[in-house]
Amino acid sequence: MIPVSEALDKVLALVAPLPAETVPLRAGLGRVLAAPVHATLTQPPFDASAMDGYWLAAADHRPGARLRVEGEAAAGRGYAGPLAPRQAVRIFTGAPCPAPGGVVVLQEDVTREGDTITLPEALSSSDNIRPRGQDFAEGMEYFPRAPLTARDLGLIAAMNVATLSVHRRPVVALIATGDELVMPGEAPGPDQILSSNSFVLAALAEEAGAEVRMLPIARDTEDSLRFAFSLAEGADLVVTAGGASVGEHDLVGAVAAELGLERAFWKIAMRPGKPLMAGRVGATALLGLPGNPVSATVCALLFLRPMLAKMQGFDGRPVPARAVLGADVGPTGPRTHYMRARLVPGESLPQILPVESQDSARMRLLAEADALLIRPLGDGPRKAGDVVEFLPL
Ligand SMILES: Nc1nc2c(c(=O)[nH]1)N[C@H]1C(S)=C(S)[C@@H](COP(=O)(O)OP(=O)(O)OC[C@H]3O[C@@H](n4cnc5c(N)ncnc54)[C@H](O)[C@@H]3O)O[C@H]1N2
Ligand code: MOO
Repeated sequence: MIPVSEALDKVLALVAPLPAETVPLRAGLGRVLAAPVHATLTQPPFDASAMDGYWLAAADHRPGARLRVEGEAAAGRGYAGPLAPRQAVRIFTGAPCPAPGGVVVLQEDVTREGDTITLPEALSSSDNIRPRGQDFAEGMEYFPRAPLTARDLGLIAAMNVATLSVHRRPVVALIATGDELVMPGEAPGPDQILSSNSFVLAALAEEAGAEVRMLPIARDTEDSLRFAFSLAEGADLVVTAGGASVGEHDLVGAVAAELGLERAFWKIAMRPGKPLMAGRVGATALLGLPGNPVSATVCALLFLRPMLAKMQGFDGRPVPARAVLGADVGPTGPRTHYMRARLVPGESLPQILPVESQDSARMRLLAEADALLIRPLGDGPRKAGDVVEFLPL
């Protein structure tokens, strides 16, 4: 059994960032840039009014001044006519200012009679103008090392960049194994259960940017597993679930070995998830998850997600947060224990409470949890009030 941190280093060493492809901006959500984008214009491209009102030269900005309204500047249609002293321009939010060195006075602060406006006695100190280049200048580089968010896409659009160079999505072939498994919607026999792993793992991988090939359930025979592996051909990463342990029906390791598996490790000092296996078959990485649904899910969060992140060019290693224990907990054994837990708001840190049972088959408790409380291996008992680390779910 190797420690979790060493296992993480080893699974990350099995994968590398995937090559770049070009996608339209509209397809960029959640993708990861493979190269920086550069602004092709300055934003705003001109001094722009930030308010609806009247533009006037700074020299005319005097309490009670009376000015003649000479023309109009709207967003998308500036005022290009001549301007003399004591002349103002009706201006709207987003419109280019008619000349440098002016001020915009809010329409609600002036009195207008015909084409004449009178400024208030108390003038605002703000010029209500967004200067050219206030947000960014032409050539500005932007290169977030994380999946693009809606806000990123808004900024990149404002930079007038219409296509993106992003890392190709990892293709994940997902193989659930077990004679006992049927798919949701089928009628399970008396000895059968549903393949929940297929769904939680596919969803987790897709959330993390992968394209998932959900392969047919492999039965507990070498032939069935060989067939499933043959369907995984061409994937960047094969993820199996189940059949990883030591029973006679746990065949994943044997069949993968026959296909040329270079094993990086098997079994880690982690609870749940002890029988995790990882390696490489040719150019394809293999992650062999335990069958217990909670174990498979926790291993996917801790190992599959960071692997998919690295394949897309960013660091997705889980970052623990801190909380205060809401109840006493006992000592841990020889494995780091990721306890399903609930968070409740606390004073400075949230309070964390392990759920009633840590059985690795109880999906309901995992679904209802909102954190994994990290109990380091060999840790002694802890008291309510101790500060501990957790991974948010
Ligand atoms: N003698 C030992 N027995 C076990 C050990 C051990 O060290 N010595 N380890 C235990 C631990 S810890 C785990 S975790 C499990 C892992 O077993 P496998 O990876 O071989 O998984 P299976 O035996 O195939 O299944 C375990 C459990 O999970 C259910 N399962 C499997 N696949 C799915 C799926 N797709 N969806 C929902 N549920 C699934 C399966 O029916 C079993 O109940 O081994 C322990 N045993
Ligand atoms: O490691 Mo198993 O995952 O304890 O149930």
